[in-house]
Formats: sequence, structure tokens, C-alpha cells
Amino acid sequence: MADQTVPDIIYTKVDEAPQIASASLLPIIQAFAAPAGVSVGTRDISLAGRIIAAFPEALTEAQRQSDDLAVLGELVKTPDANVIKLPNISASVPQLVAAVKELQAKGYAIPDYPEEIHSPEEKAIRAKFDAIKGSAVNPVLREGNSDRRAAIAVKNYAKANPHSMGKWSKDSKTRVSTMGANDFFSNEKSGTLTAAQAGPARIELVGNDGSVTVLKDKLNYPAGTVLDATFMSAKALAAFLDAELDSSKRDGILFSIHLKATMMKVSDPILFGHAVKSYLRPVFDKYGDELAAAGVDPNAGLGTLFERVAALPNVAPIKAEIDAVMAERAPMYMVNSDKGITNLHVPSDVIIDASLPALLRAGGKGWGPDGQAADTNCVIPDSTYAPVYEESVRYFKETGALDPSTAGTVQNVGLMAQKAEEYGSHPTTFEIPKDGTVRVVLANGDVLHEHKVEAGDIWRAASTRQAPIEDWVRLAISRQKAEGCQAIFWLDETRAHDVELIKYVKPILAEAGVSDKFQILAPREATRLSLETIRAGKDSIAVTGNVLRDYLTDLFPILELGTSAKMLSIVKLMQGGGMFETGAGGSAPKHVQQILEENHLRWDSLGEFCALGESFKFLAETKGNAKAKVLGDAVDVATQGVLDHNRSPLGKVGQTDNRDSHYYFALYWAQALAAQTADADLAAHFAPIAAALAENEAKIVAELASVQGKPADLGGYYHTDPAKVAAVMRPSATLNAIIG
Ligand SMILES: NC(=O)C1=CN([C@@H]2O[C@H](COP(=O)(O)OP(=O)(O)OC[C@H]3O[C@@H](n4cnc5c(N)ncnc54)[C@H](OP(=O)(O)O)[C@@H]3O)[C@@H](O)[C@H]2O)C=CC1
Ligand SMILES: O=C(O)CCC(=O)C(=O)O
Ligand SMILES: [Mg+2]
Repeated sequence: MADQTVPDIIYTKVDEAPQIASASLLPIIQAFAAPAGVSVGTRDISLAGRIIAAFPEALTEAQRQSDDLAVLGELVKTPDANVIKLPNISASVPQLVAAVKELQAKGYAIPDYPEEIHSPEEKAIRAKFDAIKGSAVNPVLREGNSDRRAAIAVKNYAKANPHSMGKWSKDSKTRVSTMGANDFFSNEKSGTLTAAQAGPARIELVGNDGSVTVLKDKLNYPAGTVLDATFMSAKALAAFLDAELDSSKRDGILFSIHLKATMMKVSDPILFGHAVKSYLRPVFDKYGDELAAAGVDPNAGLGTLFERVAALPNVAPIKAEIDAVMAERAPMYMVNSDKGITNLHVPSDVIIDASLPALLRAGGKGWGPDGQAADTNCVIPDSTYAPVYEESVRYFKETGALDPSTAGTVQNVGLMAQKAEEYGSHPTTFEIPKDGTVRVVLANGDVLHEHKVEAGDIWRAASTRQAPIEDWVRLAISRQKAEGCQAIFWLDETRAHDVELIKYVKPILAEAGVSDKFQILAPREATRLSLETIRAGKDSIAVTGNVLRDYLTDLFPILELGTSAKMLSIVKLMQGGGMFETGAGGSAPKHVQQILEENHLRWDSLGEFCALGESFKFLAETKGNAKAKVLGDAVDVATQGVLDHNRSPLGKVGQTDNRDSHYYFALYWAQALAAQTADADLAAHFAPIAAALAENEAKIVAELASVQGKPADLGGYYHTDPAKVAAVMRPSATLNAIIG
């Protein structure tokens, strides 16, 4: 029986720009849903909220918070789930440390993040923080596979109002560099577990000295699980990075590294740390001991390193050495050239899914330290997915930029459920402590995989369960049937893991009689064909694993629509519930800077509008609530209205911003509800609201505009003050009175 206290719809409380936007949008949603008997509640999955929930013993009764992520994690495994999931911070260590500092300053006695572990207490604290770190929310909530696409209205709008695209030149020196050997791709082994092999498993390191270290036990894999293991050689990585730094300098292009340190929260910060060490190698060679004693962790980035160095007694020679090395190096691709923030400052600043598409959209240009756009060496150490970007760069050099006014679309059906593939691999990823052999030992004693490794190598196992794979193939079949367009499984018949997946895919397609509707192509070939297809104005469905789901649902939307924020992003939960993600982008930290400085919020809530419409319609279907269907249909009309009347936020202070777009969304939503004939009560309820919103347009818009241009006080960054945020985000007394 359903828990009566669970609201019909849960709208997640998150971080940064989407959370600030929620302060304006959620009251509108709640007010409009109430007359239909639909309750919309919230659950706090923000970084600060998750930290507070993890340390009840350190807090006063009043400060404590429930573990909402755990609650939601259970809810998504039930048919009752109807969750609107906004993007949240997947925290790097510097972000985590900053959030803790902010909470401490606000009187929360949260312990410091222990960078080094000296006691069992510190070990326990660190374990709690490690569970909060990185992409700790999405893998828990994503109990289903992913269906991401641009709604037709959104795609048509983008064609009619194409965003600007950078020009590509045939002699652009921009390139993608990848290892190609001794990396995760080339060392991968994969197998599908038989019934005899299923059950408890462990991972152990047999040292060359004969010692056996259990890296992880109490694993448990059901039969049919595809289990992979692989590693990246630390020596090969270091040599590769050194060579790419040199070649960037030689070629006169920017050096950039693109990783996913958030979702790949164990492996990729280590890779990032290698890049920091390579970049400052002469400094580490000369002052390594002093840096280590000062607590410098290269994995945290140059930002923290500079802070630690500044506090050292002999700062001058080290600083001089750093400056000398940086002056010698290739210029770095910048996160913020005005503020001197480089690619290597913070591991969560440059995240490959968003960063590479932005560079491609800009005609293959990154921003250099001089604030100028320049050709760039895009370093993607592992070669599993680098070919997608390498082929894109080649293709655009050959053919010029894509024309968004005529381009077709690439939709995505992504294998994601139950922590599928690499994105679920953090508990089984290790920086190897000493030379030896890593073995995956199964329930029946079989050694499924083994690798000879050296100290420092990064070894990982990843698993993908049978039920999610089958569900994913079926979702692909139904999406292809609905669209009738080209559909491609982006699977490589020469990659160990993909070979195992293909063994599942082909029989399911054959049994459904649809083998001829699908192609199976390796990422490079699939990239080229998809780009050719959309250039010809046609559509394609990319049926991909979890990582490519993530990468492609930024790549194609950013090329086609200018942003991935406007995507429809549906997670059909395997136990019958629904989760509706709002777009495919993140929490846009740059937008927060802008609202703090000049009270203009350029966050576009179109992704929220799309998710909201789907959520109401899903509620209507699952709970038989006809009024929810009326609300959902009217949301679609309102979303179309926001697009047709160009009410989406613009980038500059004084222009339409997020708050204005919410007012117009409410206006069009109320008008659509007043005009519909399916439910007379709702029409009667919303008629006066629609009239009041329309009559007061000039007054409301003026009230909203009056606050822009001055700094805004949100009462915090990670742990904002709800009253202050509401005051900033709801400055129109007229609008607030009508919404009620
Ligand atoms: N589903 C989730 O929970 C996700 C969470 N994240 C998290 O988000 C944070 C930031 O990640 P990042 O890689 O910078 O990617 P973002 O998508 O947050 O930001 C990249 C750029 O995309 C544009 N953008 C994104 N969303 C919107 C929107 N709704 N309206 C207007 N513009 C938008 C902005 O461009 P401009 O500056 O030009 O306005 C922004 O600077 C990280 O903490 C990351 O872990 C990332 C992806 C998904
Ligand atoms: O969970 C995360 O860190 C990011 C998720 C993401 O980028 C995506 O799903 O597109
Ligand atoms: Mg993404």
C-alpha cells in the first residue's frame, strides 16, 4: 500500500542555478496543481542537504535533516514514484570542502573533510564524505533506462531561431589526442556470468611478493551480469600527458584535458592529478617533498595547490618555479580567463560531456589565457569514447559547421539502470598499491579476469545486469517504432564489453522481428553516420551504453539546439514509476555568479517545463487522475507559448530573465487551463487567474525588472537561506498575490 504521506509528485531540491530558479517556479507549480488535487512535495538532494543528513550526531535537533536521497532511492523502486529530478552538484573535493566550510560558518558542527586518514574516526568520516562525493545522486535514482530527446516544439523552435555556430576552417589545428594503448579501452576484458559463476565475488591483488590483498569482497553478481575489468597504466598515462603538453606547445595550440571527474569519481580525479603533475613536473621534481608536507593533493587541482603553496614559509622560490614552468608551457585552455582559472584548477570545472560539445559548437575553439579563442589540443586519455569527438572534429573540418536551421535530430536511448557500466564502477576502482596481478574471483572459484599491474595503475571492474540490458533493448525497439527513423546501437564489435552486449541485443531484435530496423556500429562510424544523417535533415536514434548516453545527450543537443537544457529526459523506472529529469545539462555554476553580481538569472527552465508536462501526464495514467492530464496538456501549450513569444531568458542584465519566463509560463498555463473544455471546474478556477495575470502584465514585468542590476543576497552558496532566495526570486508582489 502506498505511503499516504508521499506527495503525488516530488520536485527535488538541488543546487546552484536550478535551485534558485525553483524558488520562483515551484510556488507556481504547487498553486496550479492544488485545484486538481495534485500535491507536489520536495526532497532535498542538494550537496549541503546530503552533508547535513550524513552527520546527525554532530548537529542539534533543529539542524538535523532526514536522508532524503535514501528515501528517494527506495521510492524509485516502487510503482508510486513520480519524481521531477533537477540537476544537482556532483561534488569534487574542493566543492565538498567549500560546502563544509560554509556549513561550519553557519554553526553546523560538521567535521572537516579528512584529507589524510590517521585514525578509525577519520576513516569513518572519510567514508561518509566519499559517499557524498562525485555523482552520488543520479546513480541511486536512475532505476530505469534513459530516453532523452528534443520535444518536437523545441526542435522546431531551434530550426526557426538557429543559435550561432562558430566557423570551422579546414586548416584548424584543433585535434583530439588519446592514448590508444595501455588504457582502459585496450586492456578491457569482459564476460557474462553463468548460473554457476553467479553469487558472491571478490577482487584481489596478488603481489609479486606473493602477498594477497583483498581489494573488495562481498560483491554479489546475479547470473547474466556482464562483468568487465580493465586498467590504465600510470606510466603510460604520464608519458602520454608529457608528450601532449610538448606537442601542444610545438603546434602552438591550447592544451586541454577533458574528463568526467564527477561521475567517474574515483578514476578520473586520479587521471586529473596526473595531468596536474605532468604540467608542473619540474616543480614536483624539485619541491615534491615540501608540497606533500604542505598537504598538496594534485588530484584536487591547481586551485588548492596554489592556496597551499601560498601558505608555505618558503613560498617565494616555489612560486617562482611554478611561474617559470607555466610561462614555458603551452597556453592552457581556460575556464575563466578574466580570473585566471585554468582547466587544471578544479577537477569538476571541465566536464567532458559539456566541455567538448561547447568547443565543437564554437568551431573547434577553446578560450586561451589571453581571453581569445584558439585552436586546442583536446586530450582525452582513454580511447574508449575519444573517437566520437575525434571523428566529430574531422567531420566538421571536412564539411564546415552544422546548420541548426536545417539539421535533423539525434535522440538517445541509454542503458543506465542499476548503475550500469563504467558509471557504477567506483566501489570497484582502485589505484593499485604495488606491482602484482589483480584477479576477479567468482562464487565457484573461477578467476574471470586477471591483469598484471604496476603500482599506481588504475584498475576497475564494471558490471551491467541482465534485466536493465533487456529493458534497454525493448525501449529502443519501442522508440524506433514510434519514430520510424534510423536507429543505431553504438556498439563496437572489437570491444570486449560490447561483444557481450551484442549477444543480448541481436536475439531480442530477431525475436521482435525488427533486426532490419537497427544497425550496430562502433562509436566512430556511428558518429560519422549520425552527423551525415542530421546534416541531411533526417533523424537518428542513438542506442548507447551509459557513458555515451551522457556524452551524446550534451553533444547533439548543443549542436542542434545550442544547449542541452531544453531536452526531454524521461527515465521509465523498471518497477513502474517515472522519473522526469529536467534537461540533460548540469547546475550551471556560472549563472549563480551572475545573479550574485547583478541579480540576473539566465537559467532557462524549459527542461523543467518539459518534465512537468510529462510528470502530470504520467500521474494521470498511473493514478487515473483526469485533472492531471488537463494540467499536463496545458503545460505543453504554455511551453509552446513561451517559445512562440520568445519568453525564454536571455544572457544580459536588464533582459528577460528566469523570473520573467516563469511569469509568462504561468500566464500561458492559466490561459490554456481557462480555455480547455475537458474539465469545467478547472476552467472556471483558472479563468480569473488568467485574466489577472494578463491584465497586470506591464506591472508584473516592471516589478520583476526593477530588481535587476544590483547584487543579490541569497544567504549562502551551497546552503542558501530560503527566505532570502524567495525574496530575490519572487520580487513581484502583484504576481505573488495572484498566484496566492
Ligand atoms: N543531471 C545532473 O544532475 C547533472 C549534474 N551536473 C553537475 O552540474 C554542475 C555543472 O556542470 P557543467 O559541466 O558546468 O555543465 P552545465 O550544463 O551546468 O553548464 C554548462 C553550460 O551550459 C549552459 N546551461 C546549462 N543548463 C542551462 C540552462 N538550464 N539554461 C541556460 N543555460 C544552461 C550554461 O551556459 P552559459 O554559461 O553559456 O549560459 C552553462 O554554463 C557540476 O556540479 C556537475 O556535476 C552536470 C550534468 C548533469
Ligand atoms: O551525475 C552526474 O554527475 C552528471 C550526470 C550527467 O551529466 C548526465 O546524466 O547527463
Ligand atoms: Mg551529462
